[in-house]
Amino acid sequence: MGRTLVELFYDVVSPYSWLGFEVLCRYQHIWNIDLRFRPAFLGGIMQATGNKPPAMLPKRGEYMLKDLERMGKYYQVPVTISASDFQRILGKSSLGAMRFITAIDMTQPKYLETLSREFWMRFWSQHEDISQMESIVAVAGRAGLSSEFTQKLLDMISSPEVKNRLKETTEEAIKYGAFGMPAVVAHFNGKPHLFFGSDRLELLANVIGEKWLGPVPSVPSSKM
Ligand SMILES: N[C@@H](CCC(=O)N[C@@H](CS)C(=O)NCC(=O)O)C(=O)O
Repeated sequence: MGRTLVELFYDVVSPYSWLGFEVLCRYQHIWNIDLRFRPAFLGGIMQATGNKPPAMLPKRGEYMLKDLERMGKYYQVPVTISASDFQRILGKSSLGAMRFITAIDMTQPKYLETLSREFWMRFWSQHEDISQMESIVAVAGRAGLSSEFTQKLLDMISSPEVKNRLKETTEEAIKYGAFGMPAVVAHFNGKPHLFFGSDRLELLANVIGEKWLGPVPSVPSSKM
């Protein structure tokens, strides 16, 4: 049987996207899948669908603090969160960061995984800004990009090519039915199947005929 294309639509402002991202990064070496990262803009999805960040409902916000802490431990992803984080997040835009990530996708996609992870690390583990230029430069440095290349990407983020690519990817996610993130689209049996949430990857496995080995699977020796 051929490999299943699995697309992950994500934004680094979304902590649940980080969880889904890390689990899929682990499973790409175990399942018969081709994993494709699709950096998109959560704000655009929210606006187009009329959705709102879940923590805007205070009781859900309270629950999410506990949920993320437990999920981070269980999924072995160093996400940490405090009540003041929600305020911090609601006031910040990830547009610059997502344009920067889009620019790397268009030029040197081999850095996409590391760069995205470093943005999550900074925002969701170290609780530092990712919207200012200096913050983006710091993240790029941690991902191993040279300062010349970082400058080239910074010059690109205001170009119509990068803006349009991010817009198109976001529209594609919406076309698949996304209303939040992570949005995972598996192309199976000639059709796209949308899964919402880092907690639906077990279900994804079932639908594409793969085995769910928990969020931290050990790689079978035959695949090493
Ligand atoms: N249960 C999901 C929750 C995912 C989630 O809440 N994602 C946020 C962004 S971090 C979102 O887009 N929510 C939209 C919604 O819940 O309608 C999971 O475990 O991943």
